Amino acid sequence: MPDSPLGRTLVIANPTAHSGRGEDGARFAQEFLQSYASATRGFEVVRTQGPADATRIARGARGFDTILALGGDGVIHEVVCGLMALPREARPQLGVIPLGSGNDYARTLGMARNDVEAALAQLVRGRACHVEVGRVNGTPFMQTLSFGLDAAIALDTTDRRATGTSQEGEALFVTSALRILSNAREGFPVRASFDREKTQDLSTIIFAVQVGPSYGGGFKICPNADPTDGLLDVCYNVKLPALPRLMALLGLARLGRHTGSSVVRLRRCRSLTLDFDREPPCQADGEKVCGTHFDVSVVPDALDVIFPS
Ligand SMILES: Nc1ncnc2c1ncn2[C@@H]1O[C@H](COP(=O)(O)OP(=O)(O)OP(=O)(O)O)[C@@H](O)[C@H]1O
Repeated sequence: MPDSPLGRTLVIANPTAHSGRGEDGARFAQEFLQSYASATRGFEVVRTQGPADATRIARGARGFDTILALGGDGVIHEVVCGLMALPREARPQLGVIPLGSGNDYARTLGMARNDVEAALAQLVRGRACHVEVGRVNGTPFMQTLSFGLDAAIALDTTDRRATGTSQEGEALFVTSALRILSNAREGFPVRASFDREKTQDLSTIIFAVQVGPSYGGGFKICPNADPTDGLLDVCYNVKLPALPRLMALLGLARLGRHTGSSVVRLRRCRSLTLDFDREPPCQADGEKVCGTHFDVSVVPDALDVIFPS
């Protein structure tokens, strides 16, 4: 793309993202790219019609140089799933125009959040880096996969958003966390094997596998996770703390200060196998995942993603 920063560009926009603000965002992106003709070598803006549409559109995006995903982490996840269905050499580079309530992938990349104009300016001047993508039982995730109470919290925030709560981001996460944690009685027994090492018996209340540092709208569960290092960062509990300690840990995790606690362990891995006694709550980028057996792995250098320069 020597003559334009983004080349032939497809914007995949979720008009319903961020309580309907996605539509205004899509219009703004259209006007911005029209006015800034040298930013692209021609562009299209396509609006999604419903769940999974972004995956279908991205899978058909061979021949574009750049895909810009406009919306929250849900639509970015769907675009990543579509791109990962293409051969590596046919995958357009990915840029994100974050418009959502959590925006954890935007936090990882350092993109402006809920400010379409600022994000577009960053994308035009940005630089693409190779980033990894995680896979769970074959399904890609670009930011987070978790099991147990933290997954239950994430899924509760999704349900509450769908039923019209006015809360967003951290406030939404904390309210769900209080609700789920105060009803928590026990962990989820699991046999875990990292990188084919000896199996460990754990009882998980927290088990997060991260490409980038945060989940839940900014909780830095793996504060040093680097999406370009070809490794997954994992945070899990090795003890079952009483409720007050659990609440304190959650507070510390907002700032990534839980890492010194004797209750948790952090490590990096390339692969991970988990076998649960009973089906745990599980989410990948906020989407529910079902099952008791999970094969998790990293695909290093899976995508070229634009970072602000
Ligand atoms: N046109 C549409 N109508 C209804 N739902 C859609 C449409 N397009 C996409 N979706 C679904 O909306 C879900 C949520 O979208 P998205 O993540 O973009 O916004 P959000 O929920 O506001 O943000 P966040 O995930 O940060 O809270 C996606 O998982 C997708 O399946």
